[in-house]
Amino acid sequence: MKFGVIVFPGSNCDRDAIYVLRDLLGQPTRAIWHQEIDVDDLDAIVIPGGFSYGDYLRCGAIARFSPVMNRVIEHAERGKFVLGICNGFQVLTEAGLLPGALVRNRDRHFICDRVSIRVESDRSPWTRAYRSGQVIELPIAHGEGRYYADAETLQALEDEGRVLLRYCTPVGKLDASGNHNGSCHNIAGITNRAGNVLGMMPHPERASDPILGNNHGRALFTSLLANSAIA
Ligand SMILES: NC(=O)CC[C@H](N)C(=O)O
Repeated sequence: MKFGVIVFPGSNCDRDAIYVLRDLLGQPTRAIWHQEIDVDDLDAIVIPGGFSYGDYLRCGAIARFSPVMNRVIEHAERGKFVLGICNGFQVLTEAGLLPGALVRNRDRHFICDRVSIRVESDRSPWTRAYRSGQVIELPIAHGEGRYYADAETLQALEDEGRVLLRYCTPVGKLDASGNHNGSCHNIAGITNRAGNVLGMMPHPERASDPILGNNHGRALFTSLLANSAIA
């Protein structure tokens, strides 16, 4: 499967994503500078974490005007895969590929931690290598990670099974103590209606190499590779 990882001025997780995809999983992967517009050959585009344009205005608000973003939208409309991680999730909401917004964390602090995440369904191309209800541990590192959407949008996300990841306690309970940034409905990751676009605040690429002591994020990438094997 051919991957591209977008690089904006201020991205800082692009190399980690490339390392996982190319070096750990052996997939052809290239960095895409945000001014490039030739992405037709890619099967999957990753928008990585970081501080694009220094997080000025709002996280992701400037990056979404980069030339490559129109191509990312076209790529998504063709049903190809797009993964936004952390700042990438923020960019996807700013670009309108995913609903809602990521706003300042409930306690106003930047949070850098490892947290429990419940995988809500294994029936998505992103999570088929997990089990529904499985609790995993992933790193988070964000100042504006609190997912917000109006009641109607939240209802639609729930009704359509598009909430794929939620913050939870280590035993999988959805209470306030597990919801570190105060996200609506404990939301840590959602898909678009078609399911080919995923935005998530936790960092699976920082938890994919066993040498780091936790590789719970790796199955997200292997799930995706399984799709191409099935196809
Ligand atoms: N790790 C990240 O991608 C951080 C995203 C963004 N800069 C924030 O602080 O919310």
